[in-house]
Amino acid sequence: MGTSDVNVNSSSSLVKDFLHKCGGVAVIDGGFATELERHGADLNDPLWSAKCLLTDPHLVRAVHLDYLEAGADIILSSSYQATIQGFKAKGYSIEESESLLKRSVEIACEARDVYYNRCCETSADQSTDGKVLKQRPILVAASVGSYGAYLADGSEYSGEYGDAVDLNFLKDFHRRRVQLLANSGADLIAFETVPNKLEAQAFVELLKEEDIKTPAWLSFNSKDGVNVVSGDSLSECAAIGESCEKVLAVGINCTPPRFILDLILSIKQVTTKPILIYPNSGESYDGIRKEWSNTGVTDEDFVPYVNKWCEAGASLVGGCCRTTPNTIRAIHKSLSGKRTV
Ligand code: MET
Ligand SMILES: [Zn+2]
Repeated sequence: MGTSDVNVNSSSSLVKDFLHKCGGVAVIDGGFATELERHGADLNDPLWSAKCLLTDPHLVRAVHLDYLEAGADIILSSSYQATIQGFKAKGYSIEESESLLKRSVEIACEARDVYYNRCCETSADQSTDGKVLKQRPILVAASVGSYGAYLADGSEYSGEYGDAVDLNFLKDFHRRRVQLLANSGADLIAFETVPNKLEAQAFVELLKEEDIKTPAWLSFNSKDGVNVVSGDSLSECAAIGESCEKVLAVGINCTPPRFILDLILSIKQVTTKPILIYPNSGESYDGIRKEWSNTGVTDEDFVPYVNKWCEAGASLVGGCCRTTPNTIRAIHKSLSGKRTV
């Protein structure tokens, strides 16, 4: 063990310890960008949710707070599609871009502070309008979306980046952002909607190369319930997470609920780390038209399956695009009997 491993070891049990304090299962927040949109934000922009960092940081904080009050134990920052390259394309300087990235985590931390104050101000016998106002451990995760998310052309749902994009390209693309977010005050880094094996490899190599002290999770998306969206093997992708001591949990997000059970069973074959799942509502996203089709069958009401997913091995559960604080409230409620605290 080198000296650089000391801090990692002290944070290597962060998620397991947290789960223990949460009574075995933790609730992740729900769709963030789509919730901003439900509040009227226009995110038809290459920056998507990160546009709100510029135009409406109060709404960003309010949505975080809504998720905490709905019972989320982990909230993800608004940095999913925030990149230095993306801000630069809008005319922001490197310094401005870097401070916007950090700001996304600060806003999430501010929401947590406001939440804790509200918990203190509310006595047990006060009516809380169905809000969960309970002093409890809460983690802030810095969201890192894929290169495809930055491209804003829907390729985070195909994982097809073309031959010119290799491992070094992806590492260099993400390097500075990951360094910054790791030092932003976040408790962990959430690599999410990872569409292929190459990018998973890039993330774990970056964690090592840059000696990142903040632990991470690695979350893939699937559109067939078998492989990740690029067609790469989910087992191989999850095994990449398993091989890295800085990755504390592995799982699936932004994937239709009907695929989740099989995906959990497949991940379980290759990891002993906690498994996280936060499905979308089951609607499909048209990356070119930049809209969700709410036609056809949706799985919006997936909450009844949450306990089954936990029985199958998931221990961190939430929602992704088009799920709302109501979804998270229902997940919180359905898990309350299951938790041991
Ligand atoms: C396309 S998946 C988006 C994930 C991000 N955490 C969000 O909810 O906005
Ligand atoms: Zn999503």
